[in-house]
Amino acid sequence: MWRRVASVSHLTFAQKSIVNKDVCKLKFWEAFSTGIPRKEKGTFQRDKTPFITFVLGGPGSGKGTQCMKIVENFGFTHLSAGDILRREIASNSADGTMILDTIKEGKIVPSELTVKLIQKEMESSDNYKFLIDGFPRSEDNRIAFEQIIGAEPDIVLFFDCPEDEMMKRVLNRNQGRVDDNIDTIKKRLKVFSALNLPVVKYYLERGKLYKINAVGTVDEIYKQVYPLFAQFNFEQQV
Ligand SMILES: Nc1ncnc2c1ncn2[C@@H]1O[C@H](COP(=O)(O)OP(=O)(O)OP(=O)(O)O)[C@@H](O)[C@H]1O
Ligand SMILES: Nc1ccn([C@@H]2O[C@H](COP(=O)(O)O)[C@@H](O)[C@H]2O)c(=O)n1
Ligand SMILES: [Mg+2]
Repeated sequence: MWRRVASVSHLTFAQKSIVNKDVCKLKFWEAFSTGIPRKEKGTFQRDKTPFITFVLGGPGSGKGTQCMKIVENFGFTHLSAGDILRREIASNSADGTMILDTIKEGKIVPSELTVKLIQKEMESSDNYKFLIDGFPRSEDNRIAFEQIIGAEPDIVLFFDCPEDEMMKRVLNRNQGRVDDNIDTIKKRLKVFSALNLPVVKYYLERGKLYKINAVGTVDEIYKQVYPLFAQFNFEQQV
């Protein structure tokens, strides 16, 4: 049965104090660059500090589905760590086989690899608003992101969903994923409980976490999500 980590059970909305977060106008990549080659001016207007949202939740909790709606309304770039890793497998890269075997086992790919793939996507984007979906999956992921990219998330969403509902959704997903089978889902749920929940607790304690009840229709769930982004007055998408 999916276990709620005790300190997670009373998860509450993050302090309103982050609502008026002053996003400093630092040239983000200059401030945090680890010698990453900067794109020439004009190919990407990095005059805005990236706004980073981590999207957490178990397998089938609805992260990707909700991210698509946030993209529609607020113009974020959706970076699904799982999709990025699946693209790496499809590219027949040197790491592809290892990644495939790891995903089949429901385990976590070495953090440095995942973070560098995410970094490449961020670097090649002309956006400053990022939804990083299914990341961080572990403390190791979180630390690697901070060390390699030198940034922390502005807000963290946590889609809280009971195990039986997640199981049902994943088994009905029919996207041909190698990890959408009963054996792998059980392993992924164990990994979620053991490794992902400590990350949820970490951001809760730092007042960055928004817990969303992920049971109900897609729209009912999105009704909880929309105001979390509307509060920042991002330019609304027409
Ligand atoms: N509120 C909902 N009610 C019922 N089904 C849903 C809901 N939200 C998403 N689904 C469906 O559940 C499945 C899993 O959703 P989604 O892929 O968004 O989850 P996820 O958290 O990204 O999962 P994973 O971590 O495995 O990628 C999809 O088939 C999706 O259409
Ligand atoms: N940070 C991450 C994210 C994902 N993985 C691996 O990919 C699988 C699928 O992820 P989804 O978010 O698409 O469900 C996941 O079960 C992991 O095996 C990872 O290693 N690190
Ligand atoms: Mg997903």
